Amino acid sequence: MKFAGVTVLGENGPKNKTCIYIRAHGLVNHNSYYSTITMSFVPNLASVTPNITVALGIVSLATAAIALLSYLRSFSKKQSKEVFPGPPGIPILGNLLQINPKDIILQLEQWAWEYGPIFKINMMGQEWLIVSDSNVINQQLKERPIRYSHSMKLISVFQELGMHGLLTAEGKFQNFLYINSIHFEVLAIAVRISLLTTHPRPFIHPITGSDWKQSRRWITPQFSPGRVARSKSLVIHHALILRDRLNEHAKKHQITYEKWFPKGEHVSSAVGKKHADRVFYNPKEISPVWSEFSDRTMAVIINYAFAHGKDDLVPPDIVNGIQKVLATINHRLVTPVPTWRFYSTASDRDANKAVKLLNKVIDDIFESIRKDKENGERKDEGHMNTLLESLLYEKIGKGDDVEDAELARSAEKASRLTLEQIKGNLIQVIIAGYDTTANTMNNILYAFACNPTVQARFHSEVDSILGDLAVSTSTSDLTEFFHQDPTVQFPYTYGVMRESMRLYPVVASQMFESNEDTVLDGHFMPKGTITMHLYRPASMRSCPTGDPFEFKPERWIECTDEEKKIMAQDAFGFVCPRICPGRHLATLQIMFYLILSVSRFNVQLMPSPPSATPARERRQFTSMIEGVNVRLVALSCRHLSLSLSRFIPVIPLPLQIGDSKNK
Ligand code: HEM
Repeated sequence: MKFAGVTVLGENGPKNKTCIYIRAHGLVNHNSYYSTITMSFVPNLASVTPNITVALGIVSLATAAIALLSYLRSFSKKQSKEVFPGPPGIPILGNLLQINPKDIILQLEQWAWEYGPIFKINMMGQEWLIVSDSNVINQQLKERPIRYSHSMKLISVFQELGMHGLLTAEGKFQNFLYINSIHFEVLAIAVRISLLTTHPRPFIHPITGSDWKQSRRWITPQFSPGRVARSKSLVIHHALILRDRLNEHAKKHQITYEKWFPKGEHVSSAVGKKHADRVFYNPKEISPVWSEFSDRTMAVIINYAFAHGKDDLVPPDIVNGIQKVLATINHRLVTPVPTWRFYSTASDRDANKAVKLLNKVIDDIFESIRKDKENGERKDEGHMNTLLESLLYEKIGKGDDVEDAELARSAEKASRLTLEQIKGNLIQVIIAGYDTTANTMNNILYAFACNPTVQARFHSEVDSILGDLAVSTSTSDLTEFFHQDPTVQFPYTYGVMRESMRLYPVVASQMFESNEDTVLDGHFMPKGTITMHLYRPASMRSCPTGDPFEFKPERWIECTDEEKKIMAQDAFGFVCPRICPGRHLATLQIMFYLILSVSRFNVQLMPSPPSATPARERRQFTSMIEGVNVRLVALSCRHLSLSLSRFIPVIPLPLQIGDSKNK
């Protein structure tokens, strides 16, 4: 790589070159200065290293000069940020060493209670504003994607894996944002070091535009309540498989429990020991259940997205592949140095392969749908169109409910998505919808284990409404029964779901950058300011129903409509243009998994000694309570028919993707 020169170009760089925009604020008069380093690339890297060193030196000096200038001019504007309190840090590194990336949310929440709804932290010279004030959060979220956009890290991690869709769309796709080069990193570090000022981001963020709007207009109608309701039998089918799997875990948990705490005659007496051992606890022997939830949610979403009716074209290892992609995203989001740009590890290569495979599968299914259409092949009555089919061919809103029609009007205004855009969106929908739903289920199990009275009330609601159907294994009988919205039919169970999302939100925080100078809570915020939202303390501060720290599902039944609106606003992304489009599908899955699967078990915590690692919330792409060691006890005696149901196998539909037994 060779630097052709260093030029100051302003906002628009030459089209045929890769550009990095560097921006320094003129904080007094709102002016900004942009310098652009224009680089041309040649293949032989070894022969040009001296040029790079010289260029880096020049760049560092130039940026240091710009930084110094803007720093001197920024004094009066800095005053606005000074008004916010924050934890004291150390010179240069600020608060960096006080934060463990995996525990960042818990640490920031502690500070939020201590320093108030808006406080600041210093991350190596960058000031971040941490916000847990619902009004301010609402204001910022509503002003997206024009005034605020997702953090560059989130966007670049997805783009580098070749996945671009609704979640990361902010404007027209910016090629210059991503430069996969070791020299870029060295350059970034050099610039960062020379910019040891208060400037938040030396590298420019995307320009907002129509990219997100177009995807949003097409994707949102595909997840309207009317369309999601058509996937009822798909979700019920997987809820029954989940019940079966949890039953296997319950058996294992019983064996482990009996091994750890044997009755009298099983005690072993080691030679030379005065007393026989009576407890054989070993934390490695616990059989965790999270993967069962992730398998089911993955299966449902893949089917919903593209696989339903075309499962012969989906290789079994696709689930494994997607899980690897998600693990890679998680890893990259919390890794401060992007090592994958220097060399690829085996997991980096696996993730790339998995994205390629996903693209190929979608291509194959697209081809098959196209042929079906050409041959005029008719679908069975009641066939559920996948997201792929609908995005390619369907006229949205026909025969559906009012909300569908509303959304259809909006989609009609936008031009159809290209196949490339569809593929990006399908992959992102899977990534966005899979562990969010699975982690929520995991957190509910933890809440049940910690709150036996809540669990008892949940069991009683399910039993009293479902009766003998509670143990039915018939997808069609159950689909027929659930003709109503289950959140209305089972209000306490719905309260359990909402309460767990309020106390243990899986999207507990988000980070944004401002795209323009703005005013936040009466204080001037220059373009490029980083803001981090903390949703849990925000919702707790504004909780209108009392006892905000307690797990009380009944608050969702006893509250007024207005109170419910306030309490529900944060879980799926507030009432903002980017509110989660998959919320109805997520809710349907969680409700059916609880009613048809989890209700068949008593959830307890496995006994453990005081030295055991306590369950703790951890954040990667999404948050989850880790180390939840539950013991499932099958409730086999509540209904006469239950004993029968244990001998009736779940009759599998042809949709077995994600079935861990088939992996
Ligand atoms: C319990 C489950 C879920 C939770 C808690 C959740 C939460 C959220 C939140 C808070 C956002 C807003 C992010 C933002 O403000 O930028 C979001 C966005 C999104 N969610 Fe979900 N989600 C869940 C399930 C799903 C499912 C099942 C799907 C799809 C099948 C999905 C697809 C998406 C997509 C595509 C976006 C991006 C929307 C946009 O940027 O316009 N989510 N989700």
